[in-house]
Amino acid sequence: APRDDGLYHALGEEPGIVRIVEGMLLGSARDPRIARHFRGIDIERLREKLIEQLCFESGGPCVYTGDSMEESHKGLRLTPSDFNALVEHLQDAMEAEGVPTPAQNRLLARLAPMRGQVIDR
Ligand code: HEM
Repeated sequence: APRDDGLYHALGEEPGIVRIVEGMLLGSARDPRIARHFRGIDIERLREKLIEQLCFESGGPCVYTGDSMEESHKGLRLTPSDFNALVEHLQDAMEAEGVPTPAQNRLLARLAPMRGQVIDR
């Protein structure tokens, strides 16, 4: 499990993470560059799995129960630009929650290793 360095707390714990995930999903669904990916999917499941994942990766008391990153992005043919667009929405959502920049960067650094598992699948 990721170490507990206070990142979960800096994100606002469970309530903060819920709002960050919802902000990221809303921003993505409104973004003409990537909105198509989010139509016709089980958005409630995605919301729930993302909350679990961010909670776990930030050192919080959660277990991620979703599919692997390779499995869940198979067939989506995501590009580096798609990836960057999603990251922008995550950053905007953290900014809106008042998450300090160093904490924002720590979360992004923990997700960065997944880039190769979601792109070009
Ligand atoms: C580090 C980057 C990313 C992370 C951590 C991530 C995380 C996740 C998680 C946890 C799930 C749910 C897995 C499950 O249902 O069990 C998922 C599914 C999904 N992701 Fe990502 N994702 C990333 C990048 C992206 C990007 C760049 C896009 C599109 C622009 C995207 C679009 C989707 C879609 C559409 C689904 C739902 C697929 C389906 O239900 O058929 N993801 N992602």
